[in-house]
Amino acid sequence: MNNRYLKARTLARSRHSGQYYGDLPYHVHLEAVSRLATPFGTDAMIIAQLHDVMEDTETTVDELASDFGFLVADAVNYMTDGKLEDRAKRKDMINQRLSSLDADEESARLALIVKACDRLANVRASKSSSERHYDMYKLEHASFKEAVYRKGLCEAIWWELDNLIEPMSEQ
Ligand SMILES: Nc1nc2c(ncn2[C@@H]2O[C@H](COP(=O)(O)OP(=O)(O)O)[C@@H](OP(=O)(O)OP(=O)(O)O)[C@H]2O)c(=O)[nH]1
Repeated sequence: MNNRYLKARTLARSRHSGQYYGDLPYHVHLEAVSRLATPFGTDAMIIAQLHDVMEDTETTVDELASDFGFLVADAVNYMTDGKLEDRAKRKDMINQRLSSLDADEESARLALIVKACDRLANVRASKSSSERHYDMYKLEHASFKEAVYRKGLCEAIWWELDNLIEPMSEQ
């Protein structure tokens, strides 16, 4: 495996240690996002491992820039929620930022891809084990898609996401 990727995974595991995704260690979620990001290349996988490290730990954008370069640091920064308590307000804020990103900029393109991978990992997990989260993602889907979807960026991820959120009605 690529050295930069291993370094990102090691850093993410150490910074998120003691944090949980439900009953599971947090890195289980990071691995799930990183697996979904694999077809998009090593930088996408690195960003997947680090996508919550600024939001949920003391890690700073400067530290990421010095360890992994500006491409990775900027992408993780774009994906990082603000500190607002209220989820709806927090999501409004980040959706505004994500909708303003120009996918011709490489760090923005990768942030939009990994954000979709993150949501798919969350929806997959919630569909089988957390009705509360699944209902929340269903409610958020239209605004999330409006902010994050860009034609041709990662259609297979969006195809599965749309199908999990809006299952075809029984024939
Ligand atoms: N145990 C469990 N945990 C889940 C599941 N789906 C999502 N999560 C995690 O729970 C977070 C949402 O936690 P909540 O307490 O419901 O809402 P909050 O955002 O107000 O904290 C998700 O963050 P997020 O803001 O939606 O995404 P992210 O961008 O932070 O990853 C994700 O990390 C699931 O099926 N099972």
